[in-house]
Amino acid sequence: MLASKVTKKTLRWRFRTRPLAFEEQFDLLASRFSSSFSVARSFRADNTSILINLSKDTEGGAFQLRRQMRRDSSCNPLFNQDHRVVRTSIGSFSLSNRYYRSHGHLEDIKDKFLGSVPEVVKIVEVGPRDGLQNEKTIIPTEVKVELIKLLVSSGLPVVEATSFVSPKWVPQLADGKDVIEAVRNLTGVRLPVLTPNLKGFEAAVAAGAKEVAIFAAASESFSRSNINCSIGDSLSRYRDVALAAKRHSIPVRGYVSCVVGCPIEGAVSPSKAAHVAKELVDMGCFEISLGDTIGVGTPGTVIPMLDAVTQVVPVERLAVHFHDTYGQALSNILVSLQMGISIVDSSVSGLGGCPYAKGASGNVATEDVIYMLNGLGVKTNVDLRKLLLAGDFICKHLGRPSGSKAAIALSRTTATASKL
Ligand SMILES: CC(C)(COP(=O)([O-])OP(=O)([O-])OC[C@H]1O[C@@H](n2cnc3c(N)ncnc32)[C@H](O)[C@@H]1OP(=O)([O-])[O-])[C@@H](O)C(=O)NCCC(=O)NCCSC(=O)C[C@@](C)(O)CC(=O)[O-]
Repeated sequence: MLASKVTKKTLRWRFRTRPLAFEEQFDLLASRFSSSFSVARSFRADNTSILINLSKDTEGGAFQLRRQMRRDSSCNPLFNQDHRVVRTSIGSFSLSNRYYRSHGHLEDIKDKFLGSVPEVVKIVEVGPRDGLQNEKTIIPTEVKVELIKLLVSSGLPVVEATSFVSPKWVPQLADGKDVIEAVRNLTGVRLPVLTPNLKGFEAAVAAGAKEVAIFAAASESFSRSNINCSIGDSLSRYRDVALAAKRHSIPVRGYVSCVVGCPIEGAVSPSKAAHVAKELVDMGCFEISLGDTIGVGTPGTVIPMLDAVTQVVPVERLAVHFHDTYGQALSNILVSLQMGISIVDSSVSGLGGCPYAKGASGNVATEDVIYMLNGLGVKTNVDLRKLLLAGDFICKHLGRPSGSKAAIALSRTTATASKL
């Protein structure tokens, strides 16, 4: 016979429907469980869930308690029972995309408060390139390849795979050829690579790249420190790349770095960003990504910059690329969406930083962007659960915690969920 002991559990209930008042919710839960457990305490977790502490004099320990809880929960239609547990090295967590979708209520008032936020946003994942390029320790090619495969399997439509730049300048991505050869046959995804000149373009095409990206800057000083030439010279180099790409029917994406601020020059005027963006479009880039390379932008500087750029480049061809140095990236993304942008660059686990922009932190974390977009009811086709696995994989390899707040929070939820 098993010895009697008191088992305590914390249970997180997520509401299936719009939340009831906290007191009503607590009363409902207390009545639901009172026949089997003593309800020790409960408290509000957020406006979609409630935490409830239960204790029970058990003979079978936690397992029996868990089964009892599941039985009790299964007959309550108020709560979301679509409970999936994902186990990773940073813990396990339970989530369903359903939890993060907006309720009909938001749909009704979205236009009024959010302006023209698009229904669908394309995420351009830059983790394997922008995210890893700054890592000091060389990451094995097979780890990069596995990361790309995990990202692709999460449903991301574009994963920037690597660069064909000088290995003296960016040693971490010296294996670009091997990476592309290993992933070039992946289907259902575009895998652009960075090419700074014709040499890089030719090497990329020879390795099997089917899309390239060229990268100019809105700041002279940054252009010189990043690619060792003036903005004007870089644009004429890129014209050669764009012409060669046209001959090979290879789409070219264009970046403009330092669209609001430069690590050397400080503030950058919107007209400079607009000028370079227009040059890149005129030479044939199908899409222009506007980079706040050092993450200094706020909605106060991003709005005028976008206003200037959208006057010369159609908004549907613009992407935003925010680093999160000052924690402004999500706000900047939200205002960009409100201004009609529907393409967002981000990096799994917030990896990254430009080796030629000292002090800049990583890109906005893809998990955080997806979490926000799910909350807004904006479609991305990205499965957050699978994305978390990709983030977990690379963080484990790098031996440090995720830079994504959503990923960390979801792994903590796990700590609670795993007690169930
Ligand atoms: C542009 C260069 C090459 C000029 O570098 P350079 O030294 O002026 O070029 P060079 O033509 O004198 O060549 C020097 C050496 O590099 C070689 N080389 C030349 N080109 C290539 C190539 N494509 N692939 C491989 N090797 C190359 C070339 O063959 C030569 O080799 P050596 O004769 O000394 O043995 C160099 O400055 C460079 O590679 N810069 C890349 C810097 C970089 O990748 N920065 C990070 C990406 S940008 C970024 O992160 C911002 C972004 C896009 O994310 C958006 C944002 O956040 O704002």
